[in-house]
This record gives sequence, structure tokens and C-alpha cells, in this order.
Amino acid sequence: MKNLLHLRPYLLRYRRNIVFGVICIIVTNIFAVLAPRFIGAAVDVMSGSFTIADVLQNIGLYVLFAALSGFFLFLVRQNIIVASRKIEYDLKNDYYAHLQILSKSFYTATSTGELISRGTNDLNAVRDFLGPGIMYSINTFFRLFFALVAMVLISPQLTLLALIPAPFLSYSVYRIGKSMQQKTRSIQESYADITNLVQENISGIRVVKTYTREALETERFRKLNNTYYGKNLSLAKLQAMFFAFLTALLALSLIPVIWVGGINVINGTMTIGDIAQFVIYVSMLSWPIISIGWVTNIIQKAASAQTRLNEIFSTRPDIADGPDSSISDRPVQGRLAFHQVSFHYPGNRENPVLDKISFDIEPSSTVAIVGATGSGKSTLVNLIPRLQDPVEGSITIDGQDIRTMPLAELRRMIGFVPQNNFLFSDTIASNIDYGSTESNTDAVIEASRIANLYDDISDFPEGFDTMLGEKGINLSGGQKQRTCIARALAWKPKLLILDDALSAVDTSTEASIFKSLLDKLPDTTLILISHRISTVKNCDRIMVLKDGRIAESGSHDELLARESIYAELYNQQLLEDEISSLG
Ligand SMILES: Nc1ncnc2c1ncn2[C@@H]1O[C@H](COP(=O)(O)OP(=O)(O)OP(=O)(O)O)[C@@H](O)[C@H]1O
Repeated sequence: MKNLLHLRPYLLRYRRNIVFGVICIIVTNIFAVLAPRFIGAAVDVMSGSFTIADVLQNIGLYVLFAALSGFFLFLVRQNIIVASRKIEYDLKNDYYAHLQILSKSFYTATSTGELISRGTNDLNAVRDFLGPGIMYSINTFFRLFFALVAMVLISPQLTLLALIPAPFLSYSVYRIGKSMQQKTRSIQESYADITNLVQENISGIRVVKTYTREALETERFRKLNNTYYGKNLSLAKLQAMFFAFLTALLALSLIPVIWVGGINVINGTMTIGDIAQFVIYVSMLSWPIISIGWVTNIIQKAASAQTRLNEIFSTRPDIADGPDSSISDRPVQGRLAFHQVSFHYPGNRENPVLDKISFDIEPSSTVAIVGATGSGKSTLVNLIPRLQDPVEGSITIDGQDIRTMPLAELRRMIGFVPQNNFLFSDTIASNIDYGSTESNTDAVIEASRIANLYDDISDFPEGFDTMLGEKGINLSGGQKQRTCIARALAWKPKLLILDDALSAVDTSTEASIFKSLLDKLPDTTLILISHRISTVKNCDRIMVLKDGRIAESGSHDELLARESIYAELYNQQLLEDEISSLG
């Protein structure tokens, strides 16, 4: 329950609404509890000789008090429910903003479905607590208090009789509430599983279709949905039994009240009007008492939802700005150096991907990294924009350790095109312009020309305003890759990293892009990962990665002369080219 304390700053932010709402709860209950007095009075008036005017006067007052109670109830909702919506809005913004700062490692360990479920389902549960939860809790307290005072004033004896079921009620609320909490937690977990499956399945729908797994995927969903349905049904059954039990208990509690009350009327110690008024109070208590169970459920649901949200809020990014991060005013040259850099993935210390790697890249030069698949090329370049940090050693740009630079400044220097490109469902222009704070048509056109994309876009009826489907589904593989390159170029980086970013374009387009890069960005340091010798052979330097180390380094000609790993790779690709040209 203490997890809900996380909400304190939000509640304080809207304290005016909440305090005013609570005052209105008190006022609405005063009117609600005073109103039945006029029913009692009307009944008593009718027990003797009376005029219609006497009855109408009491009925009129009853209607007036009931209306006033309703008006203040409206103000209660206006303030407390509105505050809960505002807090939900703030919480959603904070949740999303927090997700933005979390590191790559967090996203590697947490599924998208899980995060969506927490941001929707769990947040709704918290909102229900902040609105109806708080409102009904406070209302229950004051309704019970005022109604009990009014009942005691009529007859302490009858009040005691009416309260006989209360201990049973409290105990059953406690027991059933606990069971409800467990069921609710389990439902929320099931919902996260379903969200995850749907998200993954729809993202991978092309694979599902190619492998004709539609029926299997439908069955997987059906099973999860069935579990979710079963759990919900079980909770609904429990709730139904709970409410039926409460209603029966409350109805039974009226029997001794009317029995003993009737005897009191016969003895002349009470009037029929008192009994009528008393019965109204007992039924007025029924909703607050029932809502104890309901509110308990809401609070328990919110407590477990908030626990799950707090897990995210308390996760700190493992890569962030250092306390004294700063950057010099000198223009960036783009000299990149690795100093004894080692890296292993969490829990895999025995198999470092990079093992004490050192190298120095001259500003404005072009360097290629080659190596067998899984040799650590992507891991190495991920360290440069600090998507992950080395476990040992350091990386410098122009002599400054990148960990001492503000993260945003560091990333601003780097144009990074990762192996798995990603495009947003937006126009091509917006995708290319993604890194800029203001749209810059000239920069978009210039970047698309260098990336050899301009002619393709010109052929589209809507040109740069063409809307892309999810992940750029309406572009070819090569067009997607070139759009991602254009995005990195529009950013005008000092360091451009292309991680296998030209694999889907043909060799002549690739050569043309490479030439444009060298001509138009002469001051940019280019780091290129590729499996194709045709791509890397024109680079100033080629580094061959093997067993976590730089096994060879030099120009194309130097490495061929060595007749080692690179030469072997070269000869193998020559042979493959010859065979395919024969075919
Ligand atoms: N997030 C991760 N968690 C654990 N291990 C990982 C992770 N990412 C990569 N690896 C492992 O690290 C090693 C290097 O992977 P990396 O992607 O850097 O290789 P690569 O040389 O770029 O491969 P490719 O040429 O196939 O793209 C591989 O053995 C891979 O299984």
C-alpha cells in the first residue's frame, strides 16, 4: 500500500480541487442525512388529523434538501473526478517522458507489450483509485458518521441492532478483498501477456504469413485470451457473490430493527415516523457499506498497479550525463580513439565481445570495420554514441572522454544508421528531418541527393510528402536504407556511422552514394561496417575484427599484401562473383 505514496506530489498539486471536493462531500452528506427527517415528520403528521398543506410542507422540504444534497454531489464529482483525470494526464506524461530517458539495456530486458500494459491498464487502475476510490472512501466515512449520529439520536438501541452485521461485514470485506487483490494482479499479468503477443504478432505479420502460421498464432492468442477471460470470470463471480452476500446481510439487518421498533411504537416510546426515518437511514447505509468492498478492491488494484509503475519510475538510465559533463567550445574535428576498450553483455563476463581494443581514427578519414558475423562490429559502433558503455577502457573524441561529454552534445555530433533501420509512420520529409528542431527543406533535399534517394522520391506522386506506412512498409528495402542514411546526413554529423546500412542497395548505387559522401561531406569522419569488399575497399583504412580484437588493420592494398584474413575474404568474394556471373 505504501507504493501509493508515490502519488503524494500529484495529489498535492491538485489539493485545491481535492480539499474543496472533500468539503462538498461533507455538505452533501449533511443535507442527505437531514432530508429523511421530513419524511419522518410527514408520516407522524399523517398519523393524526392533518391537512394536505402540513404534508406538502414536509415533502417540499425533503425535496429541497435532497436537491441541495444532489447539487453538492455534483460539485464533489466536478472537483475530485476532474482532479483524478488531471493526475492521470500528468502521470501519463511523466511515464512516457521517463520511458524516453531509459537506456537501451532496459528495452533489451523489457517487452513492449509489458510497457504498454503498464502505461494503460495500470494507469487506469491508479486513476480509478484517485477519482472514485478517494471520493467513495471519504463519502463512506462521512455518510456512516452522519447517518449513525442521526440513528443514535432516534434510538441507540435500534442503532446497535442495525449494526449487528458490521463485524461480519468487515471480516468478509477483509478476506474477500485479499482474494480479489490476488486475482486482480493475475489478471493484469495476463493482460500484459496478451498485449505482448498482439504487439509482436502484428509487427511480425509478414513472417507469420510467409510461414503460414496464422492458425497457430490465432490459437496462441485464443489460449491467452481464454486464460484472461477465465481469470476475469473468476473475479466477477467472487464480486457477484460478495455483493449478493452484502445485500442479503443488509436486508436481514432490517428484521430486528422493524421488530423491536414496532414493539417500541406499541409501547409509545417511538413514533411511526421515527421508524420510517430509521429504516431510510439503514438503507442509506447500504451503499456506503457495500462500497467499502468496492473501494477496497479499487485500492488494492491501484496498489498493485502502482507497484508495477513504480518499478519503471525507479529504474534509472544506466547511461546518463556525468555530474560535471561539459564540452569544449572548439569546433569538433572528429578524431575518434578507443583506448583498451573491453565489453561483454550482462551475465556473459567469460565471453567478452571486445577485448582491450585500441585504435585511432584520423578526422575526416574513412574507416571500414569488417569481420565474421557475430564478431562484435555492431557492439563496437554502439559504444560511440554511448548506446552502451565499455566495461573497461575509454573512448575519446578529439581527446575528450565521451563519458565526460553531455550525452545530447555527443549524440549531436554523430550520424548513426543502425543495422535494423526504423522509419516512423509519417511523411518521407519528416522522417529525413527527424533530428532537426525546425523543418529544413533544403537540408532534406540535399541529404536525399547524397543518399541517392532524390530520384526515387521524385517519382512518387506526392514526393517528399508521401506518407510512409508502419516502419516504412511502402518503400523497398534499399529505399528504406537510403531514407535512413539521408536522415543521418540531414543532421550534418561530424562522425557518420553506417552499420551495414547499404546491404540492400546494388553495388553501383552503393559506389555512387560513397562517392557523394566523400565529395559532399569532406570533413566528416566515416565509419562503415560492411560484409562487401566492394564497399570497403575504397576506405582509407580497414580494420578486421576477430575474437574481440583488431586482427588486421591497413588499406585495401596493404591487407591484400598480407595474404591473411582480409585477403581470404577478398578472394572468397571474387570467387562468388565469378560463379554468379557464370550463372
Ligand atoms: N543485447 C545482447 N545481449 C547479449 N548478447 C548480445 C546482444 N547483442 C549482441 N550480442 C552478442 O554479441 C556478439 C556480437 O554481436 P554483434 O551484433 O556486435 O556482431 P556483428 O559483428 O555486428 O554481427 P553481424 O555481422 O551479424 O551484424 C554476438 O555473439 C551476439 O550474440
